[in-house]
Formats: sequence, C-alpha cells, structure tokens
Amino acid sequence: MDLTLIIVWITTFAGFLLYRKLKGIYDDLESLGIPYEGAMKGWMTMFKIFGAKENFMDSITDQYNRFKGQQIIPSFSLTKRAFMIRDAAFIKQITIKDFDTFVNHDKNLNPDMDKLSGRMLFALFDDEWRNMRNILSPIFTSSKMKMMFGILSDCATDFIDHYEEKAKSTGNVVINCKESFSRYTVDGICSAVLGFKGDCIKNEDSELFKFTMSLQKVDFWTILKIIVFMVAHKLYVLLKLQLTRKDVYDFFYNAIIKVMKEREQKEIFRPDVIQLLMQAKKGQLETQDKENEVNEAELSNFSANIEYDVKAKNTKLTNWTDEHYMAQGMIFFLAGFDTTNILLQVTTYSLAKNKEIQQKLIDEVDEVVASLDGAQVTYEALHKMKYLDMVISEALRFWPPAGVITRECSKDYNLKLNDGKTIKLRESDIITMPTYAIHHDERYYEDPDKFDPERFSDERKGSIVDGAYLPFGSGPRVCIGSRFALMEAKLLLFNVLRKFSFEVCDKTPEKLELAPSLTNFELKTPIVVSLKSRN
Ligand code: HEM
Repeated sequence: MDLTLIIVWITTFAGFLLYRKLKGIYDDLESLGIPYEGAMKGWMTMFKIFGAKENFMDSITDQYNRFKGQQIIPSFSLTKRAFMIRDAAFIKQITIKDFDTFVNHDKNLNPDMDKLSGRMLFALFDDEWRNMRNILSPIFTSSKMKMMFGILSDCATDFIDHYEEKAKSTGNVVINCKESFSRYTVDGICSAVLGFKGDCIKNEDSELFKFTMSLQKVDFWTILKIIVFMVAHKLYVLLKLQLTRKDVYDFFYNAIIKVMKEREQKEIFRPDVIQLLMQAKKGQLETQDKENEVNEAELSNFSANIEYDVKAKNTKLTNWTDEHYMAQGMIFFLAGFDTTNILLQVTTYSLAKNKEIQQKLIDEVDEVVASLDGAQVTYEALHKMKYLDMVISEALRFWPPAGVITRECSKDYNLKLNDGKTIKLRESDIITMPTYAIHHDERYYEDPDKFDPERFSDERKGSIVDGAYLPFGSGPRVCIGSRFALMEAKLLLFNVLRKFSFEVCDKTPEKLELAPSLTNFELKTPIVVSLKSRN
C-alpha cells in the first residue's frame, strides 16, 4: 500500500471516530435547555477551524454575537462538553471566587501528549501547578523586573540604532511590524530568559530568527497528531507520538540544562531567568526581596497581574525533572515573544491611525526625555508614564493577544442563571471565556470598536466592570509574565517615539482582518507602517 493511501485511511478513520465522539457530546448538550444550534453546526465549525477555512477567533466572536441575551452557551471541543461564558460576573465567579473548582486549563494538554509542552506551567494541574507557580512567581516580582530592565533596554537601543541607520538618507523607513517587532521580542526573550544575545535585529539572515518563526507554524501533521491524541489516546501513546520537534527539544536542552550546568561549574552569574531558575531549583528564590522591591502603587501598570497566594495542600516538592525546567524556559520563550509582538503591532497600528492620540503620547515621551538629561530612561520613570499605560491598556483591550481563556471544571457545579434556571456543570467540562468578544461587548464598553485610551484614565478606569477586562486572564491562574511583557512593550514604544513617529503608508491596511488560521492573530494583510524621523 502506498503512503498516500495509508494517510487517507488514517485520516478517514480518525474523522469517523471524531464524528462519533462529537455527536455524543453535542446530543448531551441539547438536553441542558440552553440555546443549541445542533450537532451539524458544531461539526461544521470544527471542520472550518481545523481545515483553516475560518479564523478560530472569528468563529468564537461570531458565535458569541449570535447569542445576545444569553449568559452561557455551548462551545466547541473535540473530546469534552464545552461552554462559552457570555457574562462578566460568571467570569469573576469561575476564575476568582470558585477558583478551587476551576484551577486547571484543559487537561488534554498533559505529559502524555507532549513531554515538554505537557509540563509547562500552563499545563500543570492542581497541587503540581500550585507548587510550580510558587517556585516561579518570585522570578516576575518588580525587583526582578528591575534587574532585567537593563538587558531589555539594550535590545530597544539595538532596535533604534538599526532603524536610525536605515532612515539616515531619507528620514524614514518602512517596516513590516510583525517581522520587526518579532526580532526585538526574540532578542529580548533570548537575553532576559535564556541568557544569550539573539542578535536578530541586526542580523537579517539570523538562523535563530528563522527557527523561532518556525515554532509558530501549526502544520498538517501537528493537527493530525492532536486529533489522534484526542480520539485514540492509547494509540497515540503506543506510537510514542510527541508534538515537540526533535530540533526544538534539543534547542531547549542546550539553552537551559546545558547552560545551567556550565554556569554551576564555572560559577557564572548573569541577571536573567536562567539564573533565577537555577536558584528556584535549589529552593533559594525568595518572594520577598523587600530592599529592592518597587512600590507598585506608584507605578502605572493597569493591566499587570496581582499575584494570589496559591498554597498547595501537598507542599512536598514534586520530583521536578530537567524536562520540567526545560518546559518552563520553553513557555517563557514562546509566550514571551509572540504575545508581546502582537501587542506592539496593534499599538503601532492604532497610533499611526490616530494622530491625536500619538501626539499626546509623544508629548509625554518628550517630557520624560527632558527630565532625563540625556540619560537612558529608568524603570521608575517609564512606569510612571500614565498616558503610555493608558494606550497600552487600550491596545490590550482592543486586540487581546491571547483571545480566549479556558478552565476545566473539576467537580459537579451549579451555575445559577439570571432567569432562575441552573446549569449543572460536570467534572472535565471545559469553560471558554472569549476575551476579544467580551472586550468588544457594548454592555461593558461604550463604542467598543473605537480605540480610546481615555477609558483607562484615573477618572474612568474605576468603572470597568470586574471580569470584563482580561488581557492577561483572571484570578490566581493569571499570566505570570504580565510585568515582563508590559516592560518590554513600553520600553520599545518609548525609545521609538523618542526618535520617530508612526505614519500610515500606502501598504498600511485600511482595517485589520484575520486570515483563516488556527492561530489567533494571523492577518490577511500584514501591518506595515513608516517610521518617520522626528529630527
Ligand atoms: C502581551 C503579552 C502577554 C499576554 C497578552 C499574555 C496573556 C496570557 C493569558 C491570557 C494567559 C492565561 C491566563 C489565564 O488562564 O487566566 C497567560 C498565561 C501564561 N503566560 Fe502570558 N501573556 C503575555 C506575555 C507573557 C510573557 C512575557 C510570559 C513569560 C515570560 C508569559 C508567561 C505565561 C505563563 C507561564 C502562563 C501560564 C500561567 C499559569 O498557568 O499559571 N506570558 N498569558
């Protein structure tokens, strides 16, 4: 039998199993008495998403908008019952008040599916997650952010030097935002997390950059493996399938475990995440570093996470392996470069399109520059910039880089609706919270499709409804890296606007439209703007 025929057979068989499984799930949802569009509609939606016919975020937003007036509706999942929440109060209830019933993300992502991504903080469960979160949290306190500030500042300087050189003769340079900002965020994450200089900004042919970009592609084989895992778990384990490519596994082994060993032997110290992971591994990383802790209340960081106390019942240290540490390095790397890059793209586009807002921000930048007396911006000065924080907070509302949040229910749970009905959730039900749709819901934001940083002014930000602003998630499981991301994005914007303004050019898209894709922010037309020298 030739290979094509084998592939056709496997795909057809997997498709059949998937259909049977989905039909069972959707028929079950029908009995709950909440609006339901039928198994065929759910099946077609899954087909369009996995067949890359429709963007995954567009599908979710479209579904959210079809059910105005509902608080909870059925959602898509390949193996479990899934629900979408359309109500900010429920989001608060699930992610904060009743967190103990909704600690985990989807348990399908586990070490059986992949030995690295299944061990990332994002994928860990219950007390294993609590223990690892406690180990890692001290890495992201303000004193540690201050320690990494200089490293990121150097990357921002490289960016400016590079584009000043390019704009030297004509006074402006056209940039593809995704590519340019990816180079900056990859350099930032390599330096601050992995402890080596990426050099992707200056070296346009960088192999590291090509490698990093390849990590974002979800190919046919990956999708097929995920489907096989979900519908034929035992076969997946028997065939020893994995999602992480061997070259990716080797990259993180060399970048994390080998480097840790080398630093240990040669007693090298560098102010980066590897160093902090080494301390964490020995249990020497303290949350309280009072001497160097910054007074957060004085700094403008509206969207930054609050760290909750997540005490585990079983605090006995789990036997963490090298792969656990590789996995944490990998998620910091993956989560760090793409999300912050999307934030930078959206902010730049919005500033280029809204000249008054951009001018107000430039005025704030100039005021800070004047106070610096020629020196580099400091951590404190950057974080006291109120308007910069308002612009970033609005960009995160307007286009949240992680468009959905999920939780898995761990036991029977009654959700009481406003109309008096009760929805009985069960163990392993998946709850989806569609951040983009919530952020564009008129019930929570007036004129939601307008880019308006004033929503986050001191006078108005207090009126944002709890549970309706979720760029970094919500509750104890919130993004651990929010301060790092905000610092990285603010540093670049400050440094760019010190020298350039963002201008619309003939390649700038009229509006942002998503391309059919499984990834959340794949645009039909990339964001291209002109950097115009301000001198
Ligand atoms: C603009 C940039 C970023 C955005 C919008 C973002 C957003 C998110 C969101 C929505 C979650 C899920 C939260 C939840 O379930 O409630 C998350 C989790 C996570 N993020 Fe981020 N993130 C960003 C940058 C970063 C960076 C820079 C890092 C690390 C260096 C990072 C590391 C993580 C980790 C480890 C988790 C899993 C947390 C856990 O399960 O305990 N993220 N992020």
